[in-house]
Amino acid sequence: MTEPATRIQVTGAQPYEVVLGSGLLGELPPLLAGAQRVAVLHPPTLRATAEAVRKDLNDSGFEAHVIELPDGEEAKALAVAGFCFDVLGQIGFTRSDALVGLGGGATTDLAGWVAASWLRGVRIVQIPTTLAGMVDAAIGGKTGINTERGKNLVGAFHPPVGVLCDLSVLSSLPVNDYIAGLAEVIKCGFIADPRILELIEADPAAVTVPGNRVEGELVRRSVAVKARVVSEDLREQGLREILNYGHTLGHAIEKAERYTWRHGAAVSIGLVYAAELSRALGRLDDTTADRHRAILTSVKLPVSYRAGVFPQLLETMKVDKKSRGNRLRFVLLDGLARPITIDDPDPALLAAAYSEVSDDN
Ligand SMILES: NC(=O)c1ccc[n+]([C@@H]2O[C@H](COP(=O)([O-])OP(=O)(O)OC[C@H]3O[C@@H](n4cnc5c(N)ncnc54)[C@H](O)[C@@H]3O)[C@@H](O)[C@H]2O)c1
Ligand SMILES: O=C(O)C(=O)C[C@@H](O)[C@H](O)[C@H](O)COP(=O)(O)O
Ligand SMILES: [Zn+2]
Repeated sequence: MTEPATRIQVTGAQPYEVVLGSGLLGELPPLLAGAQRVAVLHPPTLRATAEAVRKDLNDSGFEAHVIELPDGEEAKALAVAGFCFDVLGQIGFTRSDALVGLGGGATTDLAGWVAASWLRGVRIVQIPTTLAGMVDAAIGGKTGINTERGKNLVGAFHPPVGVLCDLSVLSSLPVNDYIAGLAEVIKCGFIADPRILELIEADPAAVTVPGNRVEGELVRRSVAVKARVVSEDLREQGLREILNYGHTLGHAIEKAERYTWRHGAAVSIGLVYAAELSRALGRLDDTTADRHRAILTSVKLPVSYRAGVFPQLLETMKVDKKSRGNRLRFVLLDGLARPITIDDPDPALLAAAYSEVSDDN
């Protein structure tokens, strides 16, 4: 017998549910009610699944289409969005029609932005198929693409009408993509729910395997953190910034690596950097700061980066979306599960914290 699905509410002006369970395709038609056309956006790896979803939707009376995107981060580009707009135009996609984002965070970010932009906003249901997608990217309506100048620089806040997470699809995910998703799970542990850290520390090797014993609880707790935060602050006017813990340096590393690194791997180094900066500012105790490096290493995530490139990373960090004018802004910790934002930290401390993560250490 299948277990009943877990439903986590996202509240606010446009409420919706994040559903965690298995065999959730039956949840899709009611979320699309009123649409005549549906387009399922997916990466090449999920061609067969997208085709099955399309057939299912056709059988339910929709005129369903699939739109195949480039894989991974390559989907988050203006040209790819332009291609989608062209297809939607050809299909005759109207405001009552709806999109489905089926894939990892890169797919749901691109699909979400296409939904936010086409006719100034059409419905989207997100069906995340990676760990990062389920615990983070598909929830909260932060959509967007990268530009030559940096990560996610163009986008919109456009909440989905529903998020369907079938944990069984994680079994086909390459292990390094699964591990990358753990960086966002660990982020949630440090900013809001330390029980997540305890669950991982109890058996880190086991936690890196899809389908592990605590997977359901880790996903549920992380989704609960994200849902609570975006319910209160969809447009990142304050509280939502805490979800950016580890991302200021992380995004700069992703750009330096021309988006060939997994997001979670770059965020992992960014988390250690943020902890070191918090420690350098006298905000974070040694035990909690050291715990970052220990837990991330224990699940085989990287915790150091190239020496000698800090000036270049700093230039990129200046156009981070949290910056205000010439002032850099960081999410740091003032103790475990006590996130704070700090404006314009002393440049000497920024460099000192980097020396703690640079690999000539
Ligand atoms: N909008 C947000 O709030 C938010 C939050 C976190 C991350 N992100 C973004 O998400 C992206 C990272 O997402 P990601 O880690 O999911 O990576 P991803 O979307 O690049 O997917 C990783 C790889 O897994 C493959 N894949 C996806 N599902 C699969 C499955 N079930 N089985 C086999 N292969 C599968 C993909 O084809 C891809 O090759 C980054 O662009 C990041 O910026 C956004
Ligand atoms: O949802 C948010 O808010 C986040 O910051 C979650 C992050 O994990 C995610 O990577 C997000 O896309 C980063 O946002 P950005 O505004 O720094 O581009
Ligand atoms: Zn992230």
